[in-house]
Amino acid sequence: MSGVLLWVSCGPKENPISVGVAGRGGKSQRRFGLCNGITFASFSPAVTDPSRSSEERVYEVVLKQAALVKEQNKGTKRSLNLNKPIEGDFTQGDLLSVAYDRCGEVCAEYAKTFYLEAYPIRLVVHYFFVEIEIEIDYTLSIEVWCRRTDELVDGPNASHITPKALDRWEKRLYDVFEGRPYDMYDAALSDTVSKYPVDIQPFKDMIEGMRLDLRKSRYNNFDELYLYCYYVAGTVGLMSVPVMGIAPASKASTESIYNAALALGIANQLTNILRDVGEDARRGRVYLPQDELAQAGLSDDDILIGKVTDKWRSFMKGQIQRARMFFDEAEKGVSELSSASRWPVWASLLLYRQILDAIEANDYNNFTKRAYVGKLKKLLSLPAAYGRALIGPSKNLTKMVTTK
Ligand SMILES: CC(C)=CCC/C(C)=C/CC/C(C)=C/CC/C(C)=C/COP(=O)(O)OP(=O)(O)O
Repeated sequence: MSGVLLWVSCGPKENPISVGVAGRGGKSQRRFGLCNGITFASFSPAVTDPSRSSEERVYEVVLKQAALVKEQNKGTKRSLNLNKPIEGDFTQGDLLSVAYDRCGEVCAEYAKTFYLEAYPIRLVVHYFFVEIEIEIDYTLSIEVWCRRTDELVDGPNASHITPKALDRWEKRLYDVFEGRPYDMYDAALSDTVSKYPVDIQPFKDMIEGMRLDLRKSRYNNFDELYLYCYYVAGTVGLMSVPVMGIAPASKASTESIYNAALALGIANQLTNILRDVGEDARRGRVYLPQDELAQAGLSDDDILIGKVTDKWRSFMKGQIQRARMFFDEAEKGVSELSSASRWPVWASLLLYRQILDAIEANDYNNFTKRAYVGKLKKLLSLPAAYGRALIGPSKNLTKMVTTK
């Protein structure tokens, strides 16, 4: 066996849910055993297995990104060559500083859960705890690219978006990675990806998620849903960590930290899905695993009717438990991040996780009630997040399953 598995799979005893996996060693076979209602999986290498699960396929991206980070740590750096001029009268230094400022403005425009809490905290951290001068926040260029990508299928022009437009967006992405930005925001991203060991794959995969959203409105099982969640949110975790950085004192393997980042993206997206069930159904979309709905005696019609029944409550309990397991997995990696990144990440994790509590507090009515975390709770989470952020990398490696 090449690696004990990370975690995975859960569900209330009466409605166990197989969540899936992430293991080491790429092609692998899974063995499941049930223990107290929680399924644990372990891996063993397989010769060739064409029908690999989504988790196994996604884990290959994790390994690829981790390998790139290790390579860059050895000193192989890319350099930015803005070989296509951008409109305006700027030197390259000015241009980048203006570009990052604009990225900050765009993120402020979108400001909801993540920006609102994370960005001011980052500023506070920079001002009072790390440095007096505000550093450029390089993750902003990534966030803006993700927002723009999402806007293609979710924004005001979404009805005109075709797979061809996404192909053009992908071509542009290659240009950005090769130092040929089309505009300011691209220039900031070109700069970021030239400075940090960010792999293009998660970006391509996010575009793939948008393609999927155009053609698919139902998910047969959790394996399909997991892949979607990776595409649209897990990718963000993989894009961010190379920029946020890992604490120099961390003894955890790079792979395990990227895995935790992936888990946070998945947890956030699952939470989003559970919060927006009614809203999505009214747009003709059901992002819940159809086989699990059927097992619970539920169908799309029940969701459209939108009546909270005991069947629905029990089904939702299982879904919430699974999302929490992904948050648990993510938590193991936060302390391994660089000190300046830990607070915002803890803050967003604790805040987003509370949306699950809010769904419970709404008696699982996610058809007509939007679960949200009130301002006071949000405020109280900040010192809690700060307290956790003070704890740096664990000396005890048993907490992280994989080792360097
Ligand atoms: C845990 C470790 C090691 C690192 C952290 C790595 C990161 C930053 C992971 C987070 C990934 C992330 C932010 C994914 C996006 C998920 C998501 C569902 C975003 C939805 O954003 P909005 O649409 O603005 O949400 P609201 O509608 O709730 O405001």
